[in-house]
Amino acid sequence: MYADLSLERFMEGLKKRNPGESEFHQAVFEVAASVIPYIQDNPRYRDAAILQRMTEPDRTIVFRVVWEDDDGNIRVNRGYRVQFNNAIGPYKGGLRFHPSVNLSILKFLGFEQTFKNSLTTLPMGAGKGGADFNPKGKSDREVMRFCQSFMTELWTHIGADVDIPAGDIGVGAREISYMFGQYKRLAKEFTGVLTGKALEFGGSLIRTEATGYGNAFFMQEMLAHRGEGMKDKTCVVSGSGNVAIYCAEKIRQLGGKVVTLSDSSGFIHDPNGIDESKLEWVKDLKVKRRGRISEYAEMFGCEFHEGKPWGVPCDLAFPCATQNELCTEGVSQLIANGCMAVSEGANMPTTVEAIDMLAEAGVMYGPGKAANAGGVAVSGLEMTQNSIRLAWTAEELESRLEQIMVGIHRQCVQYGQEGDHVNYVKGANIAGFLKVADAMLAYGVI
Ligand SMILES: NC(=O)C1=CN([C@@H]2O[C@H](COP(=O)(O)OP(=O)(O)OC[C@H]3O[C@@H](n4cnc5c(N)ncnc54)[C@H](O)[C@@H]3O)[C@@H](O)[C@H]2O)C=CC1
Ligand SMILES: O=C(O)CCC(=O)C(=O)O
Repeated sequence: MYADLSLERFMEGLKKRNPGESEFHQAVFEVAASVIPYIQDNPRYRDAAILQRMTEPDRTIVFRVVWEDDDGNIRVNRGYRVQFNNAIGPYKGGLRFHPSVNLSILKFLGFEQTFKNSLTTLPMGAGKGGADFNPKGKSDREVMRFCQSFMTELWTHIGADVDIPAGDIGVGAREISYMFGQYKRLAKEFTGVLTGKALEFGGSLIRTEATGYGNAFFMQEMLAHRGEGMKDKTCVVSGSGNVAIYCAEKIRQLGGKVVTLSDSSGFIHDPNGIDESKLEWVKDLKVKRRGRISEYAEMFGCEFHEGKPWGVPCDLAFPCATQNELCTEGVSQLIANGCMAVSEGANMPTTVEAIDMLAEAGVMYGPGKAANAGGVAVSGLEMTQNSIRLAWTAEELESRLEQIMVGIHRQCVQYGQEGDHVNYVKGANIAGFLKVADAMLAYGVI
């Protein structure tokens, strides 16, 4: 039935079934372009319609979230959980609170998570969720009321062996704590149902740092594969949230110099480098005071510009803010300035056309599903610690994280080697696909 599986026909069908979901189309296209040729060579996946099944979420839960703001107004938001695929473990993936959240964005994120979680080699399926709620400018009590209302609806759909949400954009330690407290109250149980918890109630050391650290480790592996290192490299990082901050921290520890950070209003350029004490100041600014990155320029006397940081000359680039933040214009600037490699801390930050340009120019490119998998990997280790009721040390966890990132790089090389260079997109997609696809084949037609 699927003998004529071609990329064009496959995408045509997908778009027809999921009209208007441009981010989801983009994420699937990027995977299908490398996986379909592999499936053609291995018809057992084609005949079992594995890719068709993998692009349809197991289920999607959509619900109303009502809460009261500090002025007594009744507010209504929309909450979601997309349980994408549990072939190799319980659904696992973050929650995003941002006004742009919709089904297309959550389906793209859930789909990417399927491959990412598989690459970690840990037993985790894939899910993603969130709400079109904007925590920016809200008081702690408003955020608490929102989180409690959100969890009141979500809690029956999740569980430590069913679906384990975590953080993403707009969901950090504060939000996870409010949601965990409400789950515990409703379910009358204390289990590892969320990851990213505080250390006092089942959280893991290194989880806060994991995505950013892992991204720097992945870049280090790409560089080492070419006989290069991070030392003295000038690095452009976008974002100034959880991923960006800890990516910058690890780059610095590995000997690189970070010269930018950004947020939705613009970027700071600090040619002297963002050292440890400046980074501690940024953590306080973003996590405690919840201020804007432009304040950095006032504090440390450097430049603030509107727009994106890709025009700042660099050796290495780390997009760590959000989807489609690195387009053809930004990539042209990176190439013109001699950038050697891009490693994605964010999910799908680079557009399809921009990825093609990087490949043509011979710039190494680590896609998010490989390069930012360190966060969910340490979430997996948090689940393990919750199950065995023990807590590992920071050294043990960071060493495990680094080994997982080395292993992901190795899988990319194994499936992505093309002549004398590595196609990391192809490598990550095929390696991530195989484990899930083989599990689905083993289960028969379900
Ligand atoms: N937190 C985690 O463990 C993981 C996060 N990611 C991805 O990393 C990226 C960043 O997430 P976090 O740092 O956790 O979130 P966060 O909420 O801590 O920070 C988000 C950052 O992105 C910036 N941003 C958001 N929307 C923007 C826009 N439209 N234009 C420019 N900047 C924008 C914000 O100003 C902020 O600096 C996202 O793509 C997320 O999906 C990926 C893997 C794991
Ligand atoms: O830690 C997790 O479960 C989720 C991390 C995440 O949302 C991601 O990898 O994009």
